[in-house]
Amino acid sequence: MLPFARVSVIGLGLIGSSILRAVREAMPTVHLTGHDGDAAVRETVRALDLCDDVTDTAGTSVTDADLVILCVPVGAMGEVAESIAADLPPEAIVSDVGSSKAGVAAALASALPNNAVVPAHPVAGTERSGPDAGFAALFHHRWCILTPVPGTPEAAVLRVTEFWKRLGAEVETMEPAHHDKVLAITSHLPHLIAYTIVGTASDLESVTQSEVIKYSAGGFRDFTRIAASDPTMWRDVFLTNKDAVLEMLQRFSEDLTALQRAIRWGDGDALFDLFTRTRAVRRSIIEQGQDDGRPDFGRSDH
Ligand SMILES: NC(=O)c1ccc[n+]([C@@H]2O[C@H](COP(=O)([O-])OP(=O)(O)OC[C@H]3O[C@@H](n4cnc5c(N)ncnc54)[C@H](O)[C@@H]3O)[C@@H](O)[C@H]2O)c1
Ligand SMILES: O=C(O)C(=O)C[C@]1(C(=O)O)C=C[C@@H](O)C=C1
Repeated sequence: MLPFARVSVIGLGLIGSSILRAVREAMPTVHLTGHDGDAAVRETVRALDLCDDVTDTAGTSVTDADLVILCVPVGAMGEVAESIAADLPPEAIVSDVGSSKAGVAAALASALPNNAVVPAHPVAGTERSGPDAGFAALFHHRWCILTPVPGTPEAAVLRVTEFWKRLGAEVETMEPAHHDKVLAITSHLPHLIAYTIVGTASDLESVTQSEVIKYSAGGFRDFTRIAASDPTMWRDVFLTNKDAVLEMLQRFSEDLTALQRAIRWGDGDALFDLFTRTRAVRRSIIEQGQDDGRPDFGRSDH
């Protein structure tokens, strides 16, 4: 039996439109409704025929839903939850896809005290945004982390688990604060580093008369892919996961200082040992089948 019959998606960009496409493919009888705050996005989703109904307000999108998924930037989750509260059927389960979880889980629970709330984070994405960027296979063999809060009915967690499994994801459950610590090091800090490197290089560009772009090597090009990620989304992630990101940044700065010292004093053994350890990390990711096989920037058609 299908976990849900009528699904409403609010926020129809990369992730929201990928969910619509994936549901159409995996559960074609599910009735899909969508809403986006941007009229141009609503028009695109209508033209692409990604769902049965695209509504002009968030409230009208949820009136018949048994699952509502909020796919807006994390800073907008609370206000969107408040805007649907009056129209939401009491039996509807509300979920989201936000990249940080503690603040979002608290905001959803407080805005929607009469509904089961099952916050979620599909750990899958790209640097692109908008409904044209979505694709149905985005979640295949990727983790989706659920962060239920105390009081979330187990039956609701099981139904949302089944929903994501049908979209091809592997599902794990975690405390929201623990999720935020783990993702601070595996996702948020790497983005911060990429934004910094590309920002520094672009400041240098005026000094080197465009040589940074002209001679950009593979390593730098890989960073530019990450640094092209959506500014609104990432502003909100850093503002909502402030404590965990600052803690990981402190650790990172200390390790960077140690590396700086090793270079200054010609400590080749320290450099060799670290690079050997990090190569082993990459190899174990590939052995566990977690490498998504994304072609690197230089060889792909980006
Ligand atoms: N991009 C990724 O790699 C990725 C991966 C996993 C999770 N996420 C999370 O998914 C969510 C959406 O990210 P995305 O990459 O799809 O972004 P996106 O920019 O492609 O889409 C977001 C959409 O939300 C709409 N929106 C913004 N505020 C709104 C509001 N108040 N009411 C209605 N619509 C509104 C925008 O118009 C836009 O179409 C974010 O919370 C992000 O943290 C992103
Ligand atoms: O592959 C990418 O482009 C991503 O940045 C995806 C990525 C990640 O860090 O892995 C980014 C944010 C999400 O919340 C989940 C996935």
